[in-house]
Amino acid sequence: MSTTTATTAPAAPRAGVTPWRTLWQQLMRSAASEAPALRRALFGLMAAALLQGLALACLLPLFDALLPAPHWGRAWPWLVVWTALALAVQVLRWRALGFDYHGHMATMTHQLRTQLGEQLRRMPLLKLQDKRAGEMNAHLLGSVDENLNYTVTIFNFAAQAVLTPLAAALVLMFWDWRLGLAMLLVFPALIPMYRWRMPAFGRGFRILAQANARASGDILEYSQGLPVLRAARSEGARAQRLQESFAHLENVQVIGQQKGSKPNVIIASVVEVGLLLVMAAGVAWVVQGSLSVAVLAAVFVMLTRFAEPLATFISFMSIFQLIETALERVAALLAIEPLAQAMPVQIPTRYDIAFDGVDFRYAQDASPVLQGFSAHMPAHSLTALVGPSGGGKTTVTRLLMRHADPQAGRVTIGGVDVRAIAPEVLNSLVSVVFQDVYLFDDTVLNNIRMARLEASDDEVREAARAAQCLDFIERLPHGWNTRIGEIGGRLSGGERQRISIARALLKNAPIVVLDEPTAALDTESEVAVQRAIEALVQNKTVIVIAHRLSTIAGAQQILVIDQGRALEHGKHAELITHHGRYAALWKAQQSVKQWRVSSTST
Ligand SMILES: Nc1ncnc2c1ncn2[C@@H]1O[C@H](COP(=O)(O)OP(=O)(O)OP(=O)(O)O)[C@@H](O)[C@H]1O
Repeated sequence: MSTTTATTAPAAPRAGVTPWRTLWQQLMRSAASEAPALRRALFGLMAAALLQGLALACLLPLFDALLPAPHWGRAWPWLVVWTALALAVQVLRWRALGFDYHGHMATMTHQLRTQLGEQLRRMPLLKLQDKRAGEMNAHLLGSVDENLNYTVTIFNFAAQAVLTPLAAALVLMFWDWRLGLAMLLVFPALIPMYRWRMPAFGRGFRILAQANARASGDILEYSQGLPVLRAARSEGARAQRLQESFAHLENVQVIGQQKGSKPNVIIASVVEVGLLLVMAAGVAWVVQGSLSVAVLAAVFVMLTRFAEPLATFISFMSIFQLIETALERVAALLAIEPLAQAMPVQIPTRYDIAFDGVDFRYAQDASPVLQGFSAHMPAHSLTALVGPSGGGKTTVTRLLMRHADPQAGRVTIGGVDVRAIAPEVLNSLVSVVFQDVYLFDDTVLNNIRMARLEASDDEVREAARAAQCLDFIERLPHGWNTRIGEIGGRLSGGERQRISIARALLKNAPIVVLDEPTAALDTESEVAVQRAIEALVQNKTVIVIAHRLSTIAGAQQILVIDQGRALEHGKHAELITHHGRYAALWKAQQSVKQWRVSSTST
């Protein structure tokens, strides 16, 4: 089987600016059931920021009442209004930030993780196989936990940096339109400047996110593949690749920081200079006599008060971008549609399989893998798929299991198009035994039981016995309750294979796909696995992918697949006398002495 090792090239970073509306929608979609609470929290923070601006604007009448001669009667009502507004600000902010400390954020990220996990279950397997495990991990945990968690905090900074001065400046317009207008020009200038820098920021962050995901994938692949690398004595070379991946990450970070901090300093300086100009103009107008000292003093205090949130916001602007990138990645993952369910939903009652004029290509612009492929695999019989590597054998089984849909033609089980079979029913109809067996870090018992969760212990044991697993399971330190993680790589290839067959036996699906399960085993293991397979395939519709023709010489039907077409089909003896492709393959294998004398009838 050609396992899918292709790592998709990272999507080209998008240069455009994501509109606020889209971001808001993405955020609300990510928040799912917490969306109303999040909306309330964010609106609460906006209202708090605006009220804070109004509270600061109270300084204008207050200073007016105190300067040049203090007038208590005019001052105290504004003191009261200021206090009331300040209290309202605190209440609103506490309530809004409660989104975090009341656990809504934790619920939101938990739900999002669950939703993404569910999406992994629903998305076409082919799309999932295109992503490396480490990259997926970086997407899931990185995007959700490391980035989205700070949404409310960062939003709070942003609201205080932009909305508070905006509200104060609007009030100031009534006192002195020149100063008010100048302030209105300086603070909201932050937004266009930020949006202007966004494409570069965004590019940097997307490249950084991709570099992180790539490094994450490389680390996982390196650690998991270490035994193979050591055996091939190429761990050094691979480590070199890992180093290159780290170096790339460092490079991207350095460039990102340069590209990110420089504009940050520029934006901060522009705003600071703008504020100084406002102050200078105010002083000039006071000297000229067109502005009162009281208004200027109030504006001075206000500007000083605005400076801190502004600085905080500018230094956190990059986190804002991280959140945007995370939202985009989550949205992209959630946007992958599951394969459409054809109606009406049907359940097959027979288990013969037919491929009818199937055309398939993995991507729109890729060359076709199957072209007009037609074949019939009778029920309760064994069909072997043989042919040169890359001919399309694995693809045929993938289409049967509906990892993807063909572009033309149809695949049927018992005459029912697989597109009309509900996914969980289709899963229950087909068992697969791969060459590489995946065992989970759970007990041996549970690793077998996962094929049918409701199976009793006795049923699991019976499946294990039929799959020739009893001898080695009973030798394990805690027998059936030994955790796979505990024994690490102590199970041999044949033993792992037999666990996988025990799973398939327990599942007892009417169709069994065997993808070269014995190809990598030594003769002794192969005999045991072969016996287990014999128990598994009784009365089933079986498809075997085989390279060593001697292992399938006894098949009821042999299908030769080359360049996406079924070239020949028949029994071994018929195909040999036919002197076609199969006969040539057989001869070639014999001549290089790669055949096994003891051909077993699977
Ligand atoms: N996920 C994938 N994305 C793109 N192309 C793929 C993918 N999987 C397989 N292919 C391509 O499709 C063609 C058929 O592959 P397939 O794995 O079906 O052949 P095969 O006959 O099973 O080969 P082998 O005997 O080596 O396992 C090959 O050219 C392969 O490169």
